[in-house]
Amino acid sequence: MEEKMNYINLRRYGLSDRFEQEAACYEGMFLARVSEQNHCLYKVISEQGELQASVSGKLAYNAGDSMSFPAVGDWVMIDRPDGNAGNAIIRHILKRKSAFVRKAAGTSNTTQIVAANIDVIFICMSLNADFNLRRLERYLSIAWDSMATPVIVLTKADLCDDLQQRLIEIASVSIGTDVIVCSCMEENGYQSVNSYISEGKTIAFVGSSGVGKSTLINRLMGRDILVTKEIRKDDDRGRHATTHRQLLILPNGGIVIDTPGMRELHLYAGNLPKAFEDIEELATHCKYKDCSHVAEPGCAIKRAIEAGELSEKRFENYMKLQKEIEYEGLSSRQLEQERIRRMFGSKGEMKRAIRRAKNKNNR
Ligand SMILES: Nc1nc2c(ncn2[C@@H]2O[C@H](COP(=O)(O)OP(=O)(O)OP(=O)(O)O)[C@@H](O)[C@H]2O)c(=O)[nH]1
Ligand SMILES: [Zn+2]
Repeated sequence: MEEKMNYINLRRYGLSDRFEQEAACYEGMFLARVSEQNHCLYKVISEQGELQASVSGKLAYNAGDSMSFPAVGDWVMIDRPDGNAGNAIIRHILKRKSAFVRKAAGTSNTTQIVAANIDVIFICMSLNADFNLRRLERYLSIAWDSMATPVIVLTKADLCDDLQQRLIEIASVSIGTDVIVCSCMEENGYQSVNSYISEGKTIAFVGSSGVGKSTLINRLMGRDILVTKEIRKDDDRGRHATTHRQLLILPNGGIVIDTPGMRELHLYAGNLPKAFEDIEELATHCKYKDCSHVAEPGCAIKRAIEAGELSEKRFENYMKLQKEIEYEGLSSRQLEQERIRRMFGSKGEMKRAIRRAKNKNNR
């Protein structure tokens, strides 16, 4: 069979100067982006097209934990298979600019990367049944921890008759995050989402089941590529037999990562200081540095709650999430340092980041 060379421009898959420069350090290897993962079998997109791939023995051997394995969205250095036989071999993972982490299945306290190098994360919440500020706080803390930029997407606007009230409620928990409203019932109901997506930007959607993520992605794609709820109900399997792609290119040039792991994203190591900036700020005004905000005199948080400036529910959720994170051991120093190690290129940057974290802990 004649070999067809379809040269793929990796910029379309989100390649930026930063990754290209890092890739140049690995002579003789090829750059590729992970587009699919099924246990230890991967698919990667290289300039030569999509290839099956597996990790090298050395990478697996040196991997201290599952964070050291590639995930969908990762940029990796590969050796290509000889001729048409065999898999490509993934030898290195390039430094991630963002990563979603979760506790691995089972009882062990290990973590795993769900997806990497996402620029914008759309946190989807419906304006009817799914509306829940505490859940939104949870997702925001995960998003801030990942280093991707969160945008709140309120879906099913057509089913809400008190949008203004909802927006006021959202504003109280979404400091520093844009909020957009959409509906699949309107012709241009997703225009607002599109304006956050541009060529080469990698995006993902998280949110509870049924809030309309698939509907949204189908609209952005301009065709029904994902199976939505009512189609599933019909059990019309034949029509949608194609397997679900974990990495999609949108007509406007954006790249969607939609892995099972992202769909199941709940609570991993969240970034509470960022998601609850207002509370952390208040706490600096407590009389005692180690105030537990329970019964101490001069507690600025208690004062704010009494004055109606801070919602008691929000504060309770903050305390609850903090406990969960401590309990799961996910915000342990070990994980934090691992995260820093992966996120920051140079040693100097890493040292500065660790110093900042230390100062914060000693405050
Ligand atoms: N009224 C209304 N219904 C919507 C809207 N968007 C989605 N739906 C409906 O909500 C249901 C669930 O939508 P999906 O897109 O399958 O939800 P999902 O978030 O992808 O769900 P999972 O695949 O389980 O994660 C479907 O019946 C959609 O038709 C909307 O803007 N308005
Ligand atoms: Zn206090």
